[in-house]
Amino acid sequence: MSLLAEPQSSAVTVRAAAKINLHLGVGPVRADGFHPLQTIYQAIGLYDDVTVTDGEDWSVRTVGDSGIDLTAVPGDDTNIAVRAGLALAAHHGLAQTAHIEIHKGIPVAGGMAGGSADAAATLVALDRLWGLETSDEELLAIAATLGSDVPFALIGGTAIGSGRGELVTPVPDATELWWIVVPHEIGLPTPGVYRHFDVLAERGVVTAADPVVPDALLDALAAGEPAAVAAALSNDLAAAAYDLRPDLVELRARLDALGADAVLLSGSGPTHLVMYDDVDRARAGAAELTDAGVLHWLAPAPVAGCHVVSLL
Ligand SMILES: C[C@](O)(CO)[C@H](O)COP(=O)(O)OP(=O)(O)OC[C@H]1O[C@@H](n2ccc(N)nc2=O)[C@H](O)[C@@H]1O
Ligand SMILES: Nc1ncnc2c1ncn2[C@@H]1O[C@H](COP(=O)(O)OP(=O)(O)OP(=O)(O)O)[C@@H](O)[C@H]1O
Repeated sequence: MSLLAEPQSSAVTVRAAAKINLHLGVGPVRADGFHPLQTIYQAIGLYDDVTVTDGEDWSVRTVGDSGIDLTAVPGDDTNIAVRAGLALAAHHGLAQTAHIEIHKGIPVAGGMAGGSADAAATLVALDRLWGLETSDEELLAIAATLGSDVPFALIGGTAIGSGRGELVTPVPDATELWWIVVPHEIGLPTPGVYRHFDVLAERGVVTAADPVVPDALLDALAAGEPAAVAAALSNDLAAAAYDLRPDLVELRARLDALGADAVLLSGSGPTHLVMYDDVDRARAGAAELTDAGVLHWLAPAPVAGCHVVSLL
């Protein structure tokens, strides 16, 4: 039976952060087409805001910060935010629909889980709009059906991701890091990067061994030792992304020349991340990029997961 819930508010806005992978260990492709992961997620201070209001039907509209290319973001029911709304309604047997407004500050198809952030924010916002009080366990389970990165977008902070990335366990993180986020105007679709990882593994160019939890990185995070964090960063998808997009190697070399604590490719790319443990040095690095005309944002980490920022 389909029911209608009594709206508890007229508009709810939830903020969700971008994610980076401090470690991305990828194993051999599974029978279901996904890859087993051991990853360390960290939420960083670039945000999408999702506002939900009552609507006669499902609808979505997206606007973006300057520098965010919205061309690839669907304006129909294939938008992952609408899929999240449908999944929450179905979970509760509700016939409810809503209008979703997305304000994007997270680059699209940048390996920073922007779509996943929107899905997670929509779950939390609609739960509040409709007064459902869905448990955290249920929200995490619904999130996992929407995408491998969506559960982490709910919890934020710093966490181990295992399975295909959907099983999340928060870990202690005493670091206060600054990341310069350098997007690229041409996105890199995630499935293609995983497929190319398989090709390189078959050719013996990369090793697809069963991924392991990186103890050195976890110890460095817990102890708040940025130099040890920098030394332990790794991304098994980087070789595949750079092989697909040799132009990114050139950009990487320019970023290496900044002399930061570390440079890392974000997830499946093409976004790069430049790490600093000090905000003044980070600002100086960012100023160099401004002078060179390279688009970038500066973001602190770790930051919180989805949270309500406005309730009307
Ligand atoms: C690259 C990462 O962002 C790192 O956190 C994620 O692994 C990608 O997560 P995501 O975009 O939420 O991915 P999903 O929407 O679940 O899957 C998209 C596609 O990526 C590939 N995929 C994703 C996750 C995974 N562990 N193995 C995969 O092979 C599959 O081809 C899948 O069809
Ligand atoms: N709300 C949304 N925001 C952005 N992209 C969306 C959204 N809904 C669907 N999409 C589709 O998903 C694709 C991937 O978008 P997204 O910005 O999440 O990539 P990503 O950051 O590389 O993801 P990940 O890091 O999780 O692999 C887009 O190219 C777009 O076609």
